[in-house]
Amino acid sequence: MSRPAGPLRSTGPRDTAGDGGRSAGTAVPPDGTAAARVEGATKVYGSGDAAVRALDGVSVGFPAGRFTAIMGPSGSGKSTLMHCAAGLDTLTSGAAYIGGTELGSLGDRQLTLLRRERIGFVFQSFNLVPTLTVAENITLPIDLAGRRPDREWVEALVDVVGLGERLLHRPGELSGGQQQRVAVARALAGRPDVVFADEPTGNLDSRSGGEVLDLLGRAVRDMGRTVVMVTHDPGAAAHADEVVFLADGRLVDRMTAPTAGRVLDRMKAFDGRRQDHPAGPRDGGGDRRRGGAPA
Ligand SMILES: Nc1ncnc2c1ncn2[C@@H]1O[C@H](COP(=O)(O)OP(=O)(O)OP(=O)(O)O)[C@@H](O)[C@H]1O
Repeated sequence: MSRPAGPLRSTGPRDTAGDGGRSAGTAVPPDGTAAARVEGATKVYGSGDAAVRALDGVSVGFPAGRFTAIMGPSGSGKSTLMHCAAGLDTLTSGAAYIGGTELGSLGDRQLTLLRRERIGFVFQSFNLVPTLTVAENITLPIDLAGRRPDREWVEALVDVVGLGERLLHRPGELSGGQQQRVAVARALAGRPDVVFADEPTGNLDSRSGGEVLDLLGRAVRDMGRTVVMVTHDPGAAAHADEVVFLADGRLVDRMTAPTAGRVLDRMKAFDGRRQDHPAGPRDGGGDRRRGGAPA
């Protein structure tokens, strides 16, 4: 992975890291590299009266080898940020980078290759291929890229996700939690620069969700991977090294070494603010959500 061009700046969120403001305003440590980042990211859906400013000048980096959670009220732009940072959607203005590669500079084919080779995805709905076995699902991105799987790495992954006995099963024969563990193994199989997870525990009970979060945490701490996760759940966010908070399409806060209690308290502050401004400041209150879970 190449290093980013320079130090990353946020749009000036408050610092709740409890580090005396040392890190306030910077999205990565001074000596850190960002596996992914956006600079001045703005995304407007629609036009004229129907325009929705889903992201409004967000600058944030997701440091390599760290687990970052993105939180914020419903409609605050979390999924849009993740999708634009991961090259699944394009920004209206600003720039998104994976390592040193600016996504806006890539053509469709190059972008597809970059997503395939350098990014892993975990979605709320697992998105496994039902006709393939667990083993085939795990190596699918590597096979699509025409690469040879690193057997040792894949075996280590299978071991970590605890599905060694199930390798020849189809997704339909697994529980939701097991399917999501397969999805995590698939996301990590090609040793991507960064894994983006969008509400990975949204469809799971708390025990299965906890197992998936432990797995994502181990991928970072034991395997040196980078994970960026969108979540509504303060308990899930507490598994991360850092939480970045969005509100109304802006980066408003960040918190290192989060606990569920501190994250919950921070989210409650958004609820209070909502009651003051129930219609929302950006789009006249029209709710054009894409079907994410309720906050
Ligand atoms: N395809 C779209 N067309 C129009 N507006 C959209 C579209 N996708 C998202 N939006 C709007 O952009 C804003 C941000 O949406 P986004 O889904 O990124 O928020 P979120 O924080 O992930 O929400 P949730 O937590 O409810 O999933 C919302 O006002 C939403 O209605």
